[in-house]
Amino acid sequence: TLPLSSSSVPSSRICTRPIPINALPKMRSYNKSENGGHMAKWLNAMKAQSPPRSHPSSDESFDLFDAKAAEYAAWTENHPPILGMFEKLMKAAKGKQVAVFLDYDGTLSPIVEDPDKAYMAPDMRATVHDVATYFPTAIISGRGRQKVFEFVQLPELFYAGSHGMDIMGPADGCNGFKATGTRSKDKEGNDIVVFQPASEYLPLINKVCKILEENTKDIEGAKIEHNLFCASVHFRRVKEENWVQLAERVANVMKNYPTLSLTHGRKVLEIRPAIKWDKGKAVNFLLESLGMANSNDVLPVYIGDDRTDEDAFKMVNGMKHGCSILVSTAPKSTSAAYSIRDPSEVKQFLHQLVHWKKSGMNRTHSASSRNGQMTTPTRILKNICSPISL
Ligand SMILES: O=P(O)(O)OC[C@H]1O[C@H](O[C@H]2O[C@H](CO)[C@@H](O)[C@H](O)[C@H]2O)[C@H](O)[C@@H](O)[C@@H]1O
Repeated sequence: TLPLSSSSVPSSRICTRPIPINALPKMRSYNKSENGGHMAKWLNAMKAQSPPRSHPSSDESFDLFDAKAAEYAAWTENHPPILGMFEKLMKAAKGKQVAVFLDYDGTLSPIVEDPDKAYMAPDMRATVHDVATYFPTAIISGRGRQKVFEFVQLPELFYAGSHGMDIMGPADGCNGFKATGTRSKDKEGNDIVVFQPASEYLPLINKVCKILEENTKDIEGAKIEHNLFCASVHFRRVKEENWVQLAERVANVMKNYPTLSLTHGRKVLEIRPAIKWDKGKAVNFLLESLGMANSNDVLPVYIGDDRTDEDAFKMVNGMKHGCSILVSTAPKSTSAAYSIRDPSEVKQFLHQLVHWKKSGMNRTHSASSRNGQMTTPTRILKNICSPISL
């Protein structure tokens, strides 16, 4: 990771008032006896991933607010806010090719109740478009790739849907990095290349989605989302008293499918092929495909908010230069080196990145650039599996 220190935590974020012990956030904790070891672990972890927002309206809740702020400030000692460290980051990035990897939900769009309505704001879209004008840029999401594309609507990006199991790049490249290989066409008729390491799992995921829908249809608020090579079971709109019931139904189905595995995210259980492939591997694959994996002159930036982003944080941390950033307003256990609070701060960070590149401050004598954009040889995005139709 970058040689950055944590000395620049903004003092405005540091709370000095004492914390009343009983003001610390309380969340219902599920225990082993009520629902078995695994399930208790999932449910507690899902809750911790998406803690309730605080709305201070009385003295007590102001204390709670302060307690949370203090906890957060202490946490940022180990995961400094990247916005306060931008200059140091840019110093480290000078003369290097920055590649930008972005998660979607909770990073580029705020978390909302209905997953089908997690729209991207137009100004965020414009910002990501600017980023892709200056840096190779990819969106890495747990969602189906086509769904993410419908939200983002920027054909110039690389997309990795289904937790990285469905990678797509524009055939004519992104920011001078050309992606060639076996081609396909997206719904708009654009030429693309696709890499799908879990394509053989599609019939199984189709089947499991149908069974889950059938088995959970009586649980109010439960939603099964088909994410092509993965599936999500949403808990967000299910009453908490029904969480155990929903988790049990999922566990009952899953025990018949040992080739699938289960992970948890923000009020969601995610079902995916039990193969050694994750968002970290997808980032590595993209960097390799673009000829950027082993270079000392590459600096990947990865921003994400969820458990599945941890694999990508680790991957980026393992590179010579790398910048892993967790989006969170609450302290979380993470491998990310840095923190950022929410999508609006993500937008601010991306703006700063674009401004830095546009202003030419990134240049060293050896970096070749034309109109602020790196000129690079054509790179090859290897295509191993045959694409399925989009
Ligand atoms: O990798 P990501 O792009 O972060 O995808 C992870 C999951 O994101 C979506 O669910 C989350 O966002 C929803 C909309 O804000 C929210 O309602 C839900 O509670 C969150 O878990 C997506 O719907 C899932 O399929 C993804 O697995």
